[in-house]
Amino acid sequence: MTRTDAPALRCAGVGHGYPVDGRVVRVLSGVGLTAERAAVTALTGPSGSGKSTLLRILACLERPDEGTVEVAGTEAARLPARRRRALRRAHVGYVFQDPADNLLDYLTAAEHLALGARLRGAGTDAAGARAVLDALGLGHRAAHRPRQLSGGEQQRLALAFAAAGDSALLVADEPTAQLDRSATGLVLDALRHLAGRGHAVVVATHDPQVRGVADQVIELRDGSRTEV
Ligand SMILES: Nc1ncnc2c1ncn2[C@@H]1O[C@H](COP(=O)(O)OP(=O)(O)OP(=O)(O)O)[C@@H](O)[C@H]1O
Repeated sequence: MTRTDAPALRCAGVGHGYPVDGRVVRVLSGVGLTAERAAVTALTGPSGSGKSTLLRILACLERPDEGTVEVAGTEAARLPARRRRALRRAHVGYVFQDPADNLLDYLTAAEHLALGARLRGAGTDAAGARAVLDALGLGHRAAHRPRQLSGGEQQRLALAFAAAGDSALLVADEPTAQLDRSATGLVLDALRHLAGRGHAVVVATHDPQVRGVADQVIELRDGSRTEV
């Protein structure tokens, strides 16, 4: 059962490995964290430390070999694939690094938000969607399709799409990696705005600018948490 008083995300003892040349290479070990609604969590660490693997597990895109992952109060790691997918659709929005991977060519910005809400089973709230686009500096882009937007605008729309329908958890994997400093600043404003609306925002990043807006910084080294 999904509990609304539970943290948006809590994981404990998460371990994971990948098969390589007939043996399993362990890439995560004993990772635990909590991400509350209305807070930004930055996940940092050197290349290969396991950030993307952990994000996919937290977003219920991948099942961990060990440990628990609780999303909005529901244990996800051992759910059958179909129920895990339903949990993800109801509560999790995911933003990839490459703007081109996050949006649908044939939908306008406003249509993305309507689709996002529908996929989550929420009612269409055109005024609310409009307010989010305005707050993210995309009000004048409501009728535009992704190819008419800059990379930074696409990432802000991707965040709004991922948040549509009031997802508990917004997960973004290096969302500013392909952006310049000023576009990055606007994406960070968007992350803070969405956290302010009550989403738990979890971002993997190498970017010190992103760390600067985080309420909590979690560092991975060789697949385990280190103190920062
Ligand atoms: N599907 C896979 N099969 C085998 N090994 C994998 C797979 N996905 C990731 N790995 C390995 O797991 C380790 C962690 O990778 P991951 O992408 O999670 O790290 P990361 O911290 O996100 O790195 P980066 O900052 O470079 O994106 C790496 O050694 C990577 O090569």
